[in-house]
Amino acid sequence: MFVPVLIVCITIILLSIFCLLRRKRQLDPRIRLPPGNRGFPIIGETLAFAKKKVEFFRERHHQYGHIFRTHLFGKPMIRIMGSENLRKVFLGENRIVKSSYPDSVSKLLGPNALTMSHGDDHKQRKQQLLQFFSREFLENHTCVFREVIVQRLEKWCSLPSINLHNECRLLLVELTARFLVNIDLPDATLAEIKKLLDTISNNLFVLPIYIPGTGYYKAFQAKNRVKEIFQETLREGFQTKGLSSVLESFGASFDNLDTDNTETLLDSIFELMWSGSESISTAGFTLVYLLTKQPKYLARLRRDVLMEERHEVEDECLKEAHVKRSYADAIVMETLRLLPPVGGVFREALQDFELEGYTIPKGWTISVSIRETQQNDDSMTSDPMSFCPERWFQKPPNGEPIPYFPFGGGARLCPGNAFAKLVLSILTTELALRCDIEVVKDSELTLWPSAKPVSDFIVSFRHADTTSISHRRQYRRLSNG
Ligand code: HEM
Repeated sequence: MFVPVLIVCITIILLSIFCLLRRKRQLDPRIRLPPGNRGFPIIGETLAFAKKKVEFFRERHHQYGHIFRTHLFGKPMIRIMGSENLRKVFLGENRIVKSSYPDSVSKLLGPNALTMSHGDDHKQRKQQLLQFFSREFLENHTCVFREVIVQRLEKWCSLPSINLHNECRLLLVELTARFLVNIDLPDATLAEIKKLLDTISNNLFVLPIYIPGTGYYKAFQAKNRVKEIFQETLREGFQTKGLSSVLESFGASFDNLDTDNTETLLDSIFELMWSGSESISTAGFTLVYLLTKQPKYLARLRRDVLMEERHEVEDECLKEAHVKRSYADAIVMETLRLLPPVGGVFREALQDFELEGYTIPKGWTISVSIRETQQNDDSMTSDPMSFCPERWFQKPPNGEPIPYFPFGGGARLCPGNAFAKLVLSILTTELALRCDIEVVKDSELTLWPSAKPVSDFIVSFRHADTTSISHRRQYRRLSNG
C-alpha cells in the first residue's frame, strides 16, 4: 500500500515542478511564444487534428498567421509557413534545428536510415548517395525510364479504363525500383511491393505499439517483406547483371552481400524505395489528375512539342521572362507547387531562436508547412489555388520568387529530386504526345496523409489524334523552305 502511494506522490510532485518551471519560462518577458492553443492536457489538440486534418492547419494559419503553436501527438508543436521562415529553418539544420519524426516513422525507418542520421554521419552518407544520383547516371538511364513509361501508356490505351491512382503507383514503383536496383521486376512482384508500400503509408502516423493487429505491427511486417523481396531479387540480379550502382554507392561488394552488412544495405534500399516511390507516385497521380481537370494544358503541351515551339512564347510578358523552361517542366513544377506530395516536414529546435519576433523554444517540435506556404502567397499573378503552369513564365508582381519547396531545402534537400523531375517530365511529354484522357468516374481528392482520390478515380486513355498538328508542322516546315 505504502509503495503505490509514494509513487503517486512523487509523480504529482515532479509534474508540479515541471509545470511550475514551464510556467516560469512562459512568463519570462524575453520569451514570446507564438499565438495558439495548447488544447486538453496530454492529448492537446490531437483529437481536433484527427477530425479535420489538413483543414486544422489551414484554419489556424488563417486565424493566427504564419506561425502558431499547438500540442499534437503528445508534444508541444509550432507550425510555421512562409518562404522566409522555411528558408531559415531549412538552412539552420544541425545549428538551430535537427530533423525529427514521430516515433512510429523513425522506428519504422530504423537507425540505418539516412533520414534518421544527423551531423557528420548524415553529411558523409548523403555525399556518398549523391554520387549515385548524379546527372550522368540519370542521363544514361533516360532511355530506360522513357521505355518503361511508354510501355505503360500503351497498356493503359489498350484497356477500356484504369484506376488512375493504382496504375500511377504501379508505374512509379516500377521506375523507382529500376532506378535503384536496375532489375526488371515481374508485374506480380511490383503489385506485391505496391500493396506493401500502401500498407506502410496507411499506418505511418500511429501509436508505435508492436502487437499483432496494430497498424504499427502491420507496417513493420510489410517493411520486412519488402526487404525480403529485394534480398531475393538482388541475389538473382547479381548472378546475371552484377552489382547495381546504388549498391556500389553504399559500399556493397559481392563478398559482403551475405554478411551482416546486408541488413544495413536492405534498410537503405527500403528507405529509398519507400520515400522515393511514395512521393513520386503521389506526384505522378496528381499531375495526371490535374491535367484531366484542365485538358487545355495537355493540348498546349502537345502543340508545343509537336510544333517544336518549346521556347517560342507568344505572350509579350513571357518573352522577357526565362523562356528556356519547357512547358512540360512548368506543368511538373505547377503540380508540385499546388499539391506537394510532402505537405510538411518535422524538425526539433536545438536552441531557442526567433521567427517573425516569436520565440521557438528549445526542444519543441516544429512542423514546417510546405503545402500552405506554396498555396498562399500574394507574389503570384494568378490565384495561388488554381493550377496554372503559365505562372512559371510570368514575372511575379512583387519581384519575389514564387514560393517553391517541394523537395525541402538545406542539408536535407531531397536527394531524389533530379530523378523525380526527370521522370515526371518524361511522363508529361509522352502523355501529351500519345494520349487523350477521359474521366469515366470522378472523385474528390483527400490531402492527408498524401494526395489521393477519396473514391476510385477511373479514366480512359486513348491514342491521341495528332494528325492535324503534324500537318501544320509539315506545312510550316515547307513554307519555311
Ligand atoms: C516528387 C518526388 C519527391 C518529393 C516531392 C520529395 C520530397 C522530399 C522532401 C520534402 C524531403 C525533405 C525531408 C525533410 O526535410 O525532412 C525529402 C527527403 C528525402 N527524399 Fe525525397 N522526394 C521525392 C522523391 C524522392 C525519390 C525518388 C527518392 C529516392 C529514390 C527520395 C529520397 C529521399 C530521401 C532519402 C530523403 C532524406 C534526405 C535527408 O534526410 O537528407 N525522394 N524528399
